[in-house]
Amino acid sequence: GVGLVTATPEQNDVEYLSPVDIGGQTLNLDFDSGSSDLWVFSSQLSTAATTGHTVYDPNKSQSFALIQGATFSISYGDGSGAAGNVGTDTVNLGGATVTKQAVELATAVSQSFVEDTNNNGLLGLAFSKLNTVKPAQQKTFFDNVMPSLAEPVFTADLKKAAVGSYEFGRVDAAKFTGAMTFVPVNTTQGFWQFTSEKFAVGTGAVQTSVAGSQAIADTGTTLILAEPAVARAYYAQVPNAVNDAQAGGFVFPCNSNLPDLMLDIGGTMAKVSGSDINFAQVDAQNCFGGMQATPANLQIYGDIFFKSNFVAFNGGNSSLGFAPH
Ligand SMILES: NCc1ccc(-c2ccco2)nc1
Repeated sequence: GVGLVTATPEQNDVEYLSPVDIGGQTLNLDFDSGSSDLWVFSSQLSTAATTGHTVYDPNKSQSFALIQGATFSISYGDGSGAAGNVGTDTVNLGGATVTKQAVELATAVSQSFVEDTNNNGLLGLAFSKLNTVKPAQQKTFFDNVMPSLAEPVFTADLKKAAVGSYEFGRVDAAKFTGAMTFVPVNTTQGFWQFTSEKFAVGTGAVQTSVAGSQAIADTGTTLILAEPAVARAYYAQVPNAVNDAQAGGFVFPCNSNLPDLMLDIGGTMAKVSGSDINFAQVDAQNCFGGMQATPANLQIYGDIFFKSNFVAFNGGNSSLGFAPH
């Protein structure tokens, strides 16, 4: 259908990359529902920064137009970031097209982006109020394309070590099982944010971590970053799990039989498969948990959550739908 693109995982499902056509040039971008800038590796970057990357060259696009004096500068929770100037061009993903989409051209990127040669930029899908372009803030691709879509939605169908998809304009019932639950989203901070205060470990009792605790649905974050109470209670049920400062969080024997994790999304429990919480090997015996404690007071439900849950982002009524897949 119109607006359907693949989402291909990198090694260890660290991030997912999707092909986007910008002024006739195709770049693989990381669709990020936790931010609101569409920025790309550009021909203005140093050779050192672009080696191994596909770059967007505005001079090779007939439909590019510079926005005089506009700049962007963004930094992410993992300490990475990018900055540069801004223009508009035709952006087409899987047939869903915006003719004058703000495209932010990096003139500087952090080392972690330089080293991630599969990643040629980010396509932000949070709310436009988080966009960093100055002096005039710009709209996200989703905000711009929404009026032309059959339904004002996009969906994320991310899989463990397999190619999934993002789709704009419809919720494909063939992509999930059972009923889809929709919950209202609090857009105040510009995220796809909802209340998530309850959890359960395996078939254990549902308990409250922190009354009123909030979470965001973030396809641009690899792991689930949950309340410390959730992480402590979960790993207490995993023999020989330890919180290892050197590894950067909870680790456990790779052959552990991990319990499922239940998290509430606006009051309805969603399941995260225990097998998805075995994220990556860190040494001969131990593996790193796909759910870790967040240092902040906002939980981040990243790709590990999406591997068990098909998610629909409804920009028409600011709601989030989720269902097992
Ligand atoms: N949560 C936004 C985000 C996404 C990707 C990245 C990243 C860093 C290096 C490669 O990718 N950083 C932050």
